[in-house]
Amino acid sequence: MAKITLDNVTKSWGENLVLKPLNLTIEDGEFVAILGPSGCGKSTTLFLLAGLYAPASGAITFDGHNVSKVDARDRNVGIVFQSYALYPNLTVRENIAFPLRFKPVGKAEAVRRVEEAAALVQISPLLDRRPSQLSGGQQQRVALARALVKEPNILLLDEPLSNLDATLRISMRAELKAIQKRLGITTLIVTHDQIEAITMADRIICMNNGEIAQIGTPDDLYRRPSNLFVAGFIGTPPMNLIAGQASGEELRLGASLLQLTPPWNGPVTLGLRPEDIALTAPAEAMLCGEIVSVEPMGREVFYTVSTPAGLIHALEYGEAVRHAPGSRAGLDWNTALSLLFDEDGNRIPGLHAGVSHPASSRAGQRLQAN
Ligand SMILES: Nc1ncnc2c1ncn2[C@@H]1O[C@H](COP(=O)(O)OP(=O)(O)OP(=O)(O)O)[C@@H](O)[C@H]1O
Repeated sequence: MAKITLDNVTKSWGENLVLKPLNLTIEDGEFVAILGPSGCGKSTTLFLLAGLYAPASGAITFDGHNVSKVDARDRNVGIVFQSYALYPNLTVRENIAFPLRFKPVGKAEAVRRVEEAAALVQISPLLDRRPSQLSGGQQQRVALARALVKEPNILLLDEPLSNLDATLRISMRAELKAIQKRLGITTLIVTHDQIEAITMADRIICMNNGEIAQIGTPDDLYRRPSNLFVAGFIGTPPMNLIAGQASGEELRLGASLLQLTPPWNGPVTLGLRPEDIALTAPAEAMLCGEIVSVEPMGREVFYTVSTPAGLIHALEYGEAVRHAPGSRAGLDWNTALSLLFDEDGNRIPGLHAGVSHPASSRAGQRLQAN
């Protein structure tokens, strides 16, 4: 098992700098997801760790040893590709055993390791089949067993679940996580599926445009996004992001005023998660609007409300549709759950906006609502 560091690692294709200097540390035994939109550099980062690409500059270390120039075969890294890349003419047993050809492993030891890896991913009865005789999920397990048979220090997974159907993906998520914890192997998974990242990983590296937008626990990224990119990228349905102007203790959103604590000045963006917004009676609320769409989604109802500050989405748990399209509703939230971002898009820690009390503050006056 290994601790990984990247120290100012970059990667270019010709003139195109696709990875800006990356700095990060992954602890021994951690399960880390690299999450981000298409083309942001996730696979490139993984392939640099695997040794399939060489960095343009910077250093990659495994347990303190600089491996930047070490050949992929000598890094003791197991990798599972999105395509599985199994050899069609070899049996499952031969596919799993394949990486051992390059290792000084005796025949009896090779047999033991193949059977152990197959048992771990629950494909022991399939060892004599060929890949074409397996389902997608079974092929994925073979690819995982093949990556594990080397007893690698690091496991790299490049969108390993993306070819599976939704039900199988959910069960494989849990299984992969359990295998990772059982082996205690330092693991990186590349995914553009945030549910996958949030459910499996100890920490998430959220990338954007060749840079790290934020590294943190799933809860950090969800509740304390560092910037507008992460705030907008994490969460389905996405966070409401509403442009406003802060002036002392007041936050002006369109034609409405909210109370800001502590005071702040300048352009800001208010971030509110749809599930943190409660729909209330208009008279009691600071922000009001007209409900323009109501979408029952099974366990919750998704409302879109047209307000003076723009369209705002609210998610109410429970099956009951409590508001009709065309009706007016107030929007309320727990002030502590509101987030504010400065004009550079960075979150301002400790700054919140919410409903104030008309009796105690001028900012509490509802300027425009009904
Ligand atoms: N062989 C290559 N030659 C030139 N450019 C490349 C090459 N491989 C990747 N790139 C570019 O590097 C950038 C990062 O690509 P990368 O595959 O790492 O993105 P990604 O985040 O994994 O995307 P996806 O989710 O679509 O797989 C992209 O702009 C891509 O076009």
